[in-house]
Amino acid sequence: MANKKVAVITGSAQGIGKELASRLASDGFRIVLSDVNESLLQETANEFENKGIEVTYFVGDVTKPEDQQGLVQQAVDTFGSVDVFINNAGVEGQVGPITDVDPKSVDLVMDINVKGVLYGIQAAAKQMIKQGTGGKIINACSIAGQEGFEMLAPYAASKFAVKGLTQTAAKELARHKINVNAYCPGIVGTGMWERLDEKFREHLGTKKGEAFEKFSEGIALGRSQTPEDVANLVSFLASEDSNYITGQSILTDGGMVYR
Ligand SMILES: NC(=O)C1=CN([C@@H]2O[C@H](COP(=O)(O)OP(=O)(O)OC[C@H]3O[C@@H](n4cnc5c(N)ncnc54)[C@H](O)[C@@H]3O)[C@@H](O)[C@H]2O)C=CC1
Ligand SMILES: CC(=O)C(C)=O
Repeated sequence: MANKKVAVITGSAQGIGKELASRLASDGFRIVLSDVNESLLQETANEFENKGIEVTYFVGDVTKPEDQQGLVQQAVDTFGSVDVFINNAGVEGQVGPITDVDPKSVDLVMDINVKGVLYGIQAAAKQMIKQGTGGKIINACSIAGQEGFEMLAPYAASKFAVKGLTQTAAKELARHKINVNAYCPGIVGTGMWERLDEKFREHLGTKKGEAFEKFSEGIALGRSQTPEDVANLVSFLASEDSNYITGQSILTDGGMVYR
């Protein structure tokens, strides 16, 4: 029987990343979890182990190229390969008018959401090229990477950059049979939206949960998104069924942004 494939997921201690890891484990992958939040990462890894999932974890910061290389090395040392690498880690940064954007917040968002994805692509691609068996690199984009959203200037800029990186990497890596795609979720009720809701409150004077509800009202299918909805797309992008798709940033938002 062929060896089980190995999937690496950054920012997977919680939220969408954790659900992607769980879904890919059900799909038959060995799982490498990674996050900068060490205690939560350990908790998630224990939870996976208790469910009988073949898992290892690596504490790492996606903004550091050496951590991304360390993450890949951990996957290879533990399970022998990297077949799928998901650049999921991301932050929302500052919420506020473009005239008030603070340079420190721009740096933070660009470091994590853009440089983090770039260094992840580099580390994964080098290993996949060495293996010579192709692979899938999958990046976290957003509806905000397809359309600018008010009060989210640095975040939207960072996600548009992810779209650019996805296209560039797809063109460069296609000859190595490495597919590079991105998922663009809509309004997903994770820790990120808890923080966004709070930050919108400060600016708009909304009540707790109101900003999240207001954004969700614009969804044609009539409900906010779950991490499982995102995992349905990512599972496909990680599978052989998507072998003829590359360079795409695919919306999964219940009908909010139309491209
Ligand atoms: N929640 C939403 O509505 C949407 C989320 N997304 C994107 O999906 C991805 C995951 O988002 P959520 O799960 O909602 O966020 P989250 O905040 O719930 O989880 C993100 C995880 O990334 C980790 N992380 C943050 N900075 C890191 C760093 N420098 N190095 C390593 N790990 C780091 C955090 O510790 C956390 O565990 C992000 O890229 C986000 O921009 C896209 C569209 C919508
Ligand atoms: C969190 C996010 O990606 C939004 C608001 O589009």
